Amino acid sequence: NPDSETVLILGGGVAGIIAAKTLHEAGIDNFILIEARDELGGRMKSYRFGGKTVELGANWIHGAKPVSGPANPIYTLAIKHDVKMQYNDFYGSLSTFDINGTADFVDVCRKAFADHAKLTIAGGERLSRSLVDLSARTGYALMGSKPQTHYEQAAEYFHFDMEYAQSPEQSSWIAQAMNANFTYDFIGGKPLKDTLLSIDERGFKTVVQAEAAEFLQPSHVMFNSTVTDISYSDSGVSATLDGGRVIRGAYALCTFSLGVLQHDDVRFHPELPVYKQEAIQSMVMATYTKIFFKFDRKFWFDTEMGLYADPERGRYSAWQSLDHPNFFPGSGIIFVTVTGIFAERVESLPDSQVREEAFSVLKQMFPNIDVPQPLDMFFYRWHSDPLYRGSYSNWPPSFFLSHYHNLRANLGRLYFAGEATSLKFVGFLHGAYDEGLNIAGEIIKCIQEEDECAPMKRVPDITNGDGKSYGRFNMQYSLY
Ligand SMILES: Cc1cc2nc3c(=O)[nH]c(=O)nc-3n(C[C@H](O)[C@H](O)[C@H](O)COP(=O)(O)OP(=O)(O)OC[C@H]3O[C@@H](n4cnc5c(N)ncnc54)[C@H](O)[C@@H]3O)c2cc1C
Repeated sequence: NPDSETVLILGGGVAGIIAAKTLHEAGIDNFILIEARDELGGRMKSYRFGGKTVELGANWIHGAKPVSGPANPIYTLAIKHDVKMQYNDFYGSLSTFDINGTADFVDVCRKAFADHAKLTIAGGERLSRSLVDLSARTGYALMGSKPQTHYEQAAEYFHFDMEYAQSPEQSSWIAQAMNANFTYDFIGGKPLKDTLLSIDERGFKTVVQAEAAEFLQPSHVMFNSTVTDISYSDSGVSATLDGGRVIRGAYALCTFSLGVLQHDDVRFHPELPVYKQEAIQSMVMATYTKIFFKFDRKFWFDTEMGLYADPERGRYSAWQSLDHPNFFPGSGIIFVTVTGIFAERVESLPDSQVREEAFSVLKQMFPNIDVPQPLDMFFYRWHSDPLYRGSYSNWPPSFFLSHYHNLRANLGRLYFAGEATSLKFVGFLHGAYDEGLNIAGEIIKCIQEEDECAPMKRVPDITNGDGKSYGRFNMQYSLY
C-alpha cells in the first residue's frame, strides 16, 4: 500500500492527468492515479469504425487560439504532440433539408447565429451588472428571438443545443454567456468560431496520453481499478476498490464525472454534507450522442454539415460528413448528433430501431436518391455507462454561484475537480484541464505550506438574495 503521504488521484481523464502533471512539476511524485478502464483519456474516447478512427466523445478544440487571450491548453498540447487537426466550418459550410428533401433555409441559420451572439452579449452584460440569472429561453425571447417554424427551431437547435446538449429552457443564460465569452473571440460583436476537429488516426486522446507518457511511471497508475467507496476525514482519505482492496492516501482528488456523483456509483463515508449533495444534484449531466454510419459510397451533401428540419425539434437534425476532402475523403462515413432527452431516448432503444429511424430521415433528406443500406452503424451509450452517466455538464437556471462553490469545495482532505467544477469553461476539455491544474494547486499549497491548508470557499445555506426574500411564512405543511 502507498505510504500515508500519498495523493490519490481518482480518475484518469483530462483533469486527473493534468493534476498528476501539476503535482509532478511541484516535486510531488508520491501520487497514485486510479482508473477503472485500461487506458487514460476518460471522455476522450476513440473507436475504429469503417476503417477510420472516429471520436465517440470529445472531438473539437473549441476556441483554439483566441486573439484576445492565451491559447486553449488542449490546442497547445495537440501542437506539442503533433495531433492532426482540421478547421471545421460548422456554421459556414452547411446544407439544409426538410422532410421533402433540400430546403434552403441558410438565411434562417444566419439569423440564428446572430441571435445566439446577441444572447451571449446580453448575458455577459447581465453578469457584469450582477443581475439575476434567467433561462436562455427567456434571454432569447427578450432579444426578440422566438422560433416558430420548424426551420427556425432547427436553426436555433443547431446553434444552441449542439453546444450545451440541452435546450435553451433548460440552460442558464449567464452560464451560457460566460462559457462563450471565455472560450471564443468576439470580433465586431460576432463570435469567431475557432473550432478544430481532431482527425488523428491515433485518436484525439493522444493529446493527454502522450503528455502523460512524459512523466507518469507505471508505479503511478492503477488501471482496471474501479472505486466503489471513498472514506474521508481531516487526516486522510481511502478508496475501496471493487473486490475490496483499500488504497490509503493523505489526500485525494476525485475527478469522477458529475453523473457518477449524481448516481451514487461511488459511496462516500461519511455521507456527503447536504450542501454538497444539493450542489451535485442541482447541476445537470447532459447527454450528447453521435451516431456513426458507414456506407459503401457517399451520396449526400458536399458541405461539411447538413441540417435537417424535422417537425420534432432536434430529431436527427445535425449531420456531419466525414467523407469530405478536409476530413476522411472516400470513407463513406457520416454521423448524426442527438442531444438532451432525445439522446437519452435513443440510448434506451435497440440499435436496430435507431438505425431504422435515422435511415428513414436520410431517405427524406434525399428523396431522389436510392439511398443504400448502411454497411455499419455505431453509437456509444454515455448516459447508461456507470463511469460517466452522461456526456458533460450543463448549468441550469436554478444553479447559483454558491452551488458552484459547493460543488467544487474540498471536504477535509478530499478534493474535487473536472469539467463540472469549472466556472469559465464548464463542459469543455479545457475546463477539465483548468480545474486539474487549479485544484492540484490547492493540494500543493496544503502539502507544502501548512498554514495554507484553509478550506475552499463553500456556502452551507444558499438563501434567497436581494429582492427574493419572501419574508417568514408559517407553512401549512411542515416536516417538523
Ligand atoms: C460525446 C461527447 C462529446 C464531447 N465533445 C467535446 C468537444 O468536442 N470538445 C470539448 O472541449 N469537450 C467535449 N466533451 C467534453 C469533454 O470530453 C469533457 O469535458 C472532459 O473529457 C472531461 O474530463 P474529466 O477529466 O473532467 O472527466 P472524465 O474524462 O470523465 O475522467 C474521469 C475518469 O474517471 C474514471 N472513472 C469514473 N468512475 C470511476 C470509478 N468508480 N473508479 C475508477 N475510475 C472511474 C473514468 O473512466 C474517467 O477516465 C465531450 C464529451 C462527450 C461525452
